[in-house]
Amino acid sequence: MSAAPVLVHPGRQALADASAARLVVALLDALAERDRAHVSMTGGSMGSQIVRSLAAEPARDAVDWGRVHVWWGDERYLPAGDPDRNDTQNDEAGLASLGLPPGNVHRVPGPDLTASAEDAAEAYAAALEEHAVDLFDVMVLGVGPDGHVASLFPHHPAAPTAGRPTVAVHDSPKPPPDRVSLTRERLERSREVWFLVAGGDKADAVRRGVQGSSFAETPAANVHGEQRTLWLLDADAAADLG
Ligand SMILES: O=C(O)[C@H](O)[C@@H](O)[C@H](O)[C@H](O)COP(=O)(O)O
Repeated sequence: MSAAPVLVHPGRQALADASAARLVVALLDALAERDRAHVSMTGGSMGSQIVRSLAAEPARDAVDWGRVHVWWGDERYLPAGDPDRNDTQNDEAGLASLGLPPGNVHRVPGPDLTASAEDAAEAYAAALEEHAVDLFDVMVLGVGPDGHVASLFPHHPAAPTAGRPTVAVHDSPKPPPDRVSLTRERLERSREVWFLVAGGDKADAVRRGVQGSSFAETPAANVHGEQRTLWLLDADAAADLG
């Protein structure tokens, strides 16, 4: 597999704005070929930053949002509307302003709707099945300073889970402790994987991700799109790439 392209942007805002514009074009291209497009969003600071930029992107109105389905690569196992949920943070960043039909926004159920994170993982897997999501068109992922993506953390017992699309994660090193994540194989069932990374605290994880590292050590180094994988960075996150 050829090395993933690395695109460095001058700063966090430029990264978010350019990535939002890139996402608009990716969705337009997907909808030109298929009746629906599926995008998986992420939590964390960049996950909300790209949504803010998307909401402000003039070209967003060219997208038929009624044919776009939004998912998340992971979710914190918290009640609907909890401020620490990824979908809540994305909502507050402007997701609701895009005009997505509520039925196109696929939220991982929390403890208010399920008995356990395991049940929530099963429900999310069932939703993927019900909507016949073979490939995500774009899988947007943040990367942690330790090299985690979604809620797949280095050396965590849940990270290598295989043979299923979702997994419950407990004792997460990044709070909150209980989460639901797409598994590595489900993350890779994507035409394109985009790593959206800003900040010098990520520079070492980005170096390992781009230059290679074991999955156990650096999950981000081992998640690839079927057609393309992009590292979308600000200058600080790219600082260790030489
Ligand atoms: O639930 C989460 O915490 C996120 O999905 C997580 O995978 C996030 O994307 C990374 O930790 C990067 O987060 P930052 O961009 O805030 O560093």
